[in-house]
Amino acid sequence: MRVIPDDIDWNAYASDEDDGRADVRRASDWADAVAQYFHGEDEQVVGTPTPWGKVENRIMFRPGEVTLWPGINGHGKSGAVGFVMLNAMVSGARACIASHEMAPEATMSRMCRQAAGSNLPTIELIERFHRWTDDRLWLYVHRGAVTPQRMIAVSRYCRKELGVDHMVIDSLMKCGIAPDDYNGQKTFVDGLCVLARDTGLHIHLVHHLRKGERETDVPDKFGVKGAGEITDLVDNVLIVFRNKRKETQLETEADQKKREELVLLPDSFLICAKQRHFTWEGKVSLWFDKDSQQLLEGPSAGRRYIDFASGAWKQEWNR
Ligand SMILES: Nc1ncnc2c1ncn2[C@@H]1O[C@H](COP(=O)(O)OP(=O)(O)OP(=O)(O)O)[C@@H](O)[C@H]1O
Repeated sequence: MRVIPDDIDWNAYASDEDDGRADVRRASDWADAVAQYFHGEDEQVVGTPTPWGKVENRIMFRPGEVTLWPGINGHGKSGAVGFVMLNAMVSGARACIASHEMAPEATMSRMCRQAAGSNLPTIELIERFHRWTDDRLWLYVHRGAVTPQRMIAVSRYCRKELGVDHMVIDSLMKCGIAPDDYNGQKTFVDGLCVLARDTGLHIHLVHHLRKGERETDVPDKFGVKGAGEITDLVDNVLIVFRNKRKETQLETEADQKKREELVLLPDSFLICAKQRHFTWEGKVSLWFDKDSQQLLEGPSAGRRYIDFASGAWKQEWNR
């Protein structure tokens, strides 16, 4: 893992110095892309997959897009995005995480647990994990208030200078825009979409979701806080929803048979509420493994760990 130095001349990256001439091109330049659009089914598969095989290519993190990750406080947004980033690195991508809500050591500790598949990685494993993340993962650690312009500049720098494929901004409300400044939110998200589209970077934007009347009410994209345009502008919306009803029922249920049934219910759902360039929308059921902080694709899927020698996930029982 590398930390991005904060003494870079960010003004140089705040706006694109290009005068726009390069953006005016002959319409025929798109002939190949149009042929792909009509005849190239495989083209849909482009992008980084999720960590869950059962999702197949129904959700992919395609270059040039922005994914919004809304969720109620404490529902596991940061943990889910961190796990998705680990998997992206396993798939050969580079990532940068700008977390304004968590200390860098907390971010890395959770990712280390997820990578090790255990609640207490050994010192040796911690070292190997951090070495493995070199040239794969960067953290943007900024002390004090960050501005929307700075976040755009950092994202552009990451793409241009470090070849980063996935930029995580955690979260929108920590980017120096007031909760009621809808115009500011719209301008910022629009800026992120333009940057992603122009550079091929995929931006993951973590955001908050209004709690319904009850925390157990399944949310939808209309609960996204702030400007309505945020959802309109981004390409994908993936809501992270924790099954609090299951947790409460497990706390009070004494009947052993019923408890066994309850355990089989999902702990979390990833609700795909929008995909601009792919038709699938729906709910992915996930099971939370507390020790490893991994979200698993089935109640008996078993944890995995990253084998740093091969850089691939391995199933725990092979260990
Ligand atoms: N089913 C579950 N899914 C995800 N996290 C869970 C689950 N059950 C318990 N947790 C715990 O919930 C905590 C919150 O996780 P996380 O920080 O990812 O949430 P968040 O939505 O990003 O929170 P915040 O809104 O406060 O930033 C973690 O400590 C995690 O271990």
